[in-house]
Amino acid sequence: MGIFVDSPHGAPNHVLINEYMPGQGIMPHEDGSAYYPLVATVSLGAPIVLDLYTKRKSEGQEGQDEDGAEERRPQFRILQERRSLLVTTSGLYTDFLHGIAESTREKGLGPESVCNWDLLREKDRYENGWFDRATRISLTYRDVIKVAKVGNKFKFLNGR
Ligand SMILES: O=C(O)CCC(=O)C(=O)O
Ligand SMILES: [Fe+2]
Repeated sequence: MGIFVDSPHGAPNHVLINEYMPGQGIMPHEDGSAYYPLVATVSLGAPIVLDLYTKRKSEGQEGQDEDGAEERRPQFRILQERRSLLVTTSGLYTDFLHGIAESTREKGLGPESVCNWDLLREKDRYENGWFDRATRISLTYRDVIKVAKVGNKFKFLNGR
């Protein structure tokens, strides 16, 4: 697809595999400056909703939120279907936090609340406004900007 052509290595050099059982999620966070600001996420197995929150002024580089970002209402909700690809870049990467709620059921789904509603392939599965979570696996492809040289790694190991 060539989406990484402008990234430092011209391709992803890192893939993270996460598994979410029903009830599991990930706290709102940002992925930070160690990566080129482009993430390609493949979802497998089951759909899940990704919540996007605007960053507060108090939220620094780390994206840690002392007063509980998970309590806030998300600015955008993206329904990630199984076998879908989500590309996150630019302002959405740098100015928003993303997270997945620790719930067993996704609720309140519809064209008003889900920003990619018109792009869904299995819309009939969500038309009633909810679905129960099932095990979902995600593959997140990124370009790590600074990759340690092997020589430096050996130096570090010898120094211990
Ligand atoms: O599984 C996902 O879709 C998101 C994972 C994530 O945000 C991360 O690993 O930084
Ligand atoms: Fe993330």
